[in-house]
Amino acid sequence: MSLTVGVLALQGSFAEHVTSLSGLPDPNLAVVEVKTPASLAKCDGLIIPGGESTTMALVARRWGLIEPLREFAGKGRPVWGTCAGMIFLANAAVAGTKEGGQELIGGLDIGVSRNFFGAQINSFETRLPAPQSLQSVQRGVPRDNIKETFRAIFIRAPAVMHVGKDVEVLGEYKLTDEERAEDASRPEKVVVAVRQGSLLATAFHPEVTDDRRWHALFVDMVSASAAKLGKAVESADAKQLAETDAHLVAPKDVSKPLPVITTPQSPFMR
Ligand SMILES: NC(=O)CC[C@H](N)C(=O)O
Repeated sequence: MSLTVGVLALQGSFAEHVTSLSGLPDPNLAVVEVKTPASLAKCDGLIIPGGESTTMALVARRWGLIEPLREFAGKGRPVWGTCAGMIFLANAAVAGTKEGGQELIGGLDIGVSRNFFGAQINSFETRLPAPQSLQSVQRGVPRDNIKETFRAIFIRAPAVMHVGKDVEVLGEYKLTDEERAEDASRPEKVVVAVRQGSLLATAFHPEVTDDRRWHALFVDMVSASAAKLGKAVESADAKQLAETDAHLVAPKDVSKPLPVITTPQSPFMR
């Protein structure tokens, strides 16, 4: 069965996800950039990339995508949020929220601390134990030679501070003594990857590594849900519509300019 996986292409590291998905050895997978409700409706699953969650929410509101995104996830179509995408999917941002709050899609029963791991300069890389579901992923995906762990790259990353009872924890990060010494109230460990039914979220960025297992795991979730819910549309139709999307520019609304971003520039803040 052909599948269409969309990548929300409003802001952030969407191009890297498109490249990762396109690298999966699956001839029946169509990958599309999503900027409008019309092209979202053609997708069987969606990735919300990393970037800056408050900006992403503002742009999504401007494109009329907030409600369609909630409906899409609410129907049980799989959604995977990485980093800012994880924040966007959370039911609550419990720390580090913008003054006046920020709009979330919600649905995932977690509370996140938005910038738990600090600023851009505190970005880091580590290896974490691979959950069983990642180790058993098939699809002949490229990965590095260590199966039991995976490369986890944290860029201005959030952490999950609370998980609801239906949330499966897929990854945890144990804080170093040094990290804990900075602030005595810091926990020994935090959750950095979760799954709740058709929703997947990771605080790190698999799309900037060449290990494709997280993408393969997500495509497996999309495949299972399309078998249950039916396919959204023929992949060729979705691809055609998304090609139109890819060339759209954000609607102008001079009365509400986008905020100036004051955090340091990075490839994830285009
Ligand atoms: N790399 C990222 O996606 C960073 C997310 C950022 N902490 C936010 O609030 O959106």
